[in-house]
Amino acid sequence: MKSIIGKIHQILSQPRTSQLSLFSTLAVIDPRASSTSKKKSSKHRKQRGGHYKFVDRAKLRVNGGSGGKGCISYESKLGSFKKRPDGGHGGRGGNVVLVADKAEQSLNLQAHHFKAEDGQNGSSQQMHGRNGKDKVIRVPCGVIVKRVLEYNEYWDEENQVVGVYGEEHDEEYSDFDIENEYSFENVGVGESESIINNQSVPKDYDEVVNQEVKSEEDGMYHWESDSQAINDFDEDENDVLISSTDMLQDGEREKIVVADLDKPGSYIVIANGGKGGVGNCSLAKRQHIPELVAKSGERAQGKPGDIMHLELELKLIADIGLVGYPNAGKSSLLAAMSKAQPEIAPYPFTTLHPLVGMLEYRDGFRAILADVPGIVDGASVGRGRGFDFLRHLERTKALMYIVDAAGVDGRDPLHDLTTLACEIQSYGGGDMHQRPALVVANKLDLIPDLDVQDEMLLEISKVALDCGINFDGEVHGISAGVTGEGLGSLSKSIRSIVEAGEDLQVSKNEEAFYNFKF
Ligand SMILES: Nc1nc2c(ncn2[C@@H]2O[C@H](COP(=O)(O)OP(=O)(O)OP(=O)(O)O)[C@@H](O)[C@H]2O)c(=O)[nH]1
Ligand SMILES: [Mg+2]
Repeated sequence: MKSIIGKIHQILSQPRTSQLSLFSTLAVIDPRASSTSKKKSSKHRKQRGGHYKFVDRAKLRVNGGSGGKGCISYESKLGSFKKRPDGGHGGRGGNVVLVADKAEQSLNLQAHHFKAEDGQNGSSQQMHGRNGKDKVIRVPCGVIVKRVLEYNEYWDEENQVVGVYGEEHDEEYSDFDIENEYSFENVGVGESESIINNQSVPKDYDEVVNQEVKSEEDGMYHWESDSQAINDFDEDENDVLISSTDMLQDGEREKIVVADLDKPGSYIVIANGGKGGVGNCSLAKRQHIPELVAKSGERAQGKPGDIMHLELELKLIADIGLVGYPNAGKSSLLAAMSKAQPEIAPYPFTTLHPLVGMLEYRDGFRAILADVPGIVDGASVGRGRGFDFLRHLERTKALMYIVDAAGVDGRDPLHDLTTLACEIQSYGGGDMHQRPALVVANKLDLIPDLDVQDEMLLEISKVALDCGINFDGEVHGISAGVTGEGLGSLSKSIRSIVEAGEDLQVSKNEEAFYNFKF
């Protein structure tokens, strides 16, 4: 497990963050949230009813299943002078697996403790116990998985492994040759390598990848925030393996990013099941070696599965993130271009939770827009819940800066654009300010004079270039909420920018694939 964690860490470029102290919630409107399976459709029937709980962070504890006991037994053939050992091995405990499922939209998981099935005990006549079933936890795409280290654990930066203070890694079973066909190959580095690399997906999880996603009737769902959805750890009294002193207190423990489940079907075996105990049938030809016979009782014990605390953080994945001051018309634009129906009102901060809407083109091409609540001065240092909102722009391929060109309520579009660009630049979410962008001037219907309109667009373009916004120099003048002017040309630009982003992504992935080696 240690080496697995290390290798996962090596290939993930996500920065380590420790800003997960509060649980925030958000709402999403996402027409992708449908599935054809019977199981899902009943869930979605309920969702059509309206408001749904949506959570973008969760804490959980995962526990791999324990290995079954190996059996110590001897043949009882009548007349046999020397009884041969025939105890079967215990089955391996199931693993806990996190899978990104595009039909899932929220992190309000059903539980906060997940345990895989234990392996069955071995029995006489060389009957090996059955392996425990894996526990599969389905999460939305875009979930970052962080492991919260226990007090006695540390992150070994050099070797990229999680170590335990005062504990040497002992080579279990190394002095114990297991005969027969039994092996522990289901647990270990081999399988996890393929998981980390996302190059091969076991059959069990294929259904997630192949799930067909169709647009729902009205093209959207709406969840409501739910602060109750997060519970503390260790509420389950049966969990004896974690003592109360192990209760997680935010900010006190180190967290390491172990996976970024950003694509449908990507998964990680987060907690391995314990190895099954060794039955004494493995001594069949070696029962004359007293040390091995003496050890067989000890070896027959199944090993406990991995236990760990995790924090999951969902970051929206959209093609284009809308960046604008409150009241600029972001939600009006989303409503005009997609089937989403966000709230629109003439007061600031109408939108308090990020929303996602899909633009569908005639040939089936789709682009996903994320309407993030209004950004204000100081958002990049957390003002006005700035971190919460900006975080959802991190995963977008491109940004769309949108300003109120008419300056309703005394706003100045040039000042607004400058501030927005500065906030995006100052935010520590990677290369956001270098991302391809579109610049949009809304509410042109309030500027009847065409010359004044042109002049304003020119000014905005100059300011945008001065601010280092990565766009082609063209400012899209639109009227999202009234006449719909300019939306046709804007949708074409959205498509080209998304397509260009996809090409870039493909070439990056290929590069990563070829460079990747363990
Ligand atoms: N005249 C005119 N008004 C518009 C236009 N677009 C939006 N509005 C109005 O501007 C106000 C704010 O629109 P919203 O779409 O709610 O703005 P927002 O950027 O989502 O605002 P927040 O959610 O508060 O961040 C509403 O009263 C809209 O009707 C437009 O093209 N022309
Ligand atoms: Mg809004």
